[in-house]
Amino acid sequence: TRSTRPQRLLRAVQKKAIKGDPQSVISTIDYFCRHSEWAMNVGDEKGVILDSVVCEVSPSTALELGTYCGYSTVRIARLLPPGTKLITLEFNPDYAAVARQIIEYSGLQDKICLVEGASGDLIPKMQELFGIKTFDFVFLDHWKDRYLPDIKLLEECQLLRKGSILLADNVICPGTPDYLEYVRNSPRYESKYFKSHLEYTKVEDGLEKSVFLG
Ligand SMILES: O=C(NC/C=C/[C@H]1O[C@@H](n2cnc(C(F)(F)F)c2)[C@H](O)[C@@H]1O)c1cc([N+](=O)[O-])cc(O)c1O
Ligand SMILES: [Mg+2]
Repeated sequence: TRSTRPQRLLRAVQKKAIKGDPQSVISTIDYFCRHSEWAMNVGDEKGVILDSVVCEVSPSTALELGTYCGYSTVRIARLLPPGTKLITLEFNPDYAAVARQIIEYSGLQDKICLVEGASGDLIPKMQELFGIKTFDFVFLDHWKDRYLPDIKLLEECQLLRKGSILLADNVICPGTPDYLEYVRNSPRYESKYFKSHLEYTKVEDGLEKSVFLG
């Protein structure tokens, strides 16, 4: 049977990227998605904004919702200080299998913990599974109708602290209207929109950065 898009993306990384070099893995995926097959990675333009927020926060604990092929996982992990871990959640086992190989190819496997399952099940287990008290940084890039329920769950599980930073992809395209309304109007968040474009296209999209105020 025909290979899947994530499998073709992995094959391009294994063929063209330099093993152990995260930047070359990132550049290879961006080239593949621009010139061969579009894929829903945060991409190079929004990726620069993601990089700047990660560097600014320099998190000790970080969570990513929505690994997919691991593109943003590698982008984030390559910037983390030594001794810090990025926990990334993925629901689809086939995507997780590809992501694990891309993460390993980049050489960043020691900074990343990929967990398979649903956010509704895994978020309440973060303390017991990883001894995490709170997250300094959360990147949301999974199903768009899960952004709002999942940050409410993070609040309920007391996994956010005063100053925790949430960064959400696709708040314009495909769009996360209920999430945006919440973080922009809740007294518990200070929110800011970073205008950009949908990965590999000229369509408007952007990232919303929200600080939890406690
Ligand atoms: O639909 C989009 N993204 C959905 C992304 C979904 C990804 O998040 C995973 N997930 C689901 N739950 C969890 C958790 F966390 F529970 F484990 C993880 C899914 O299995 C999938 O790999 C999208 C679409 C477009 N687009 O232009 O159509 C552009 C984009 O940048 C996008 O992110
Ligand atoms: Mg996205």
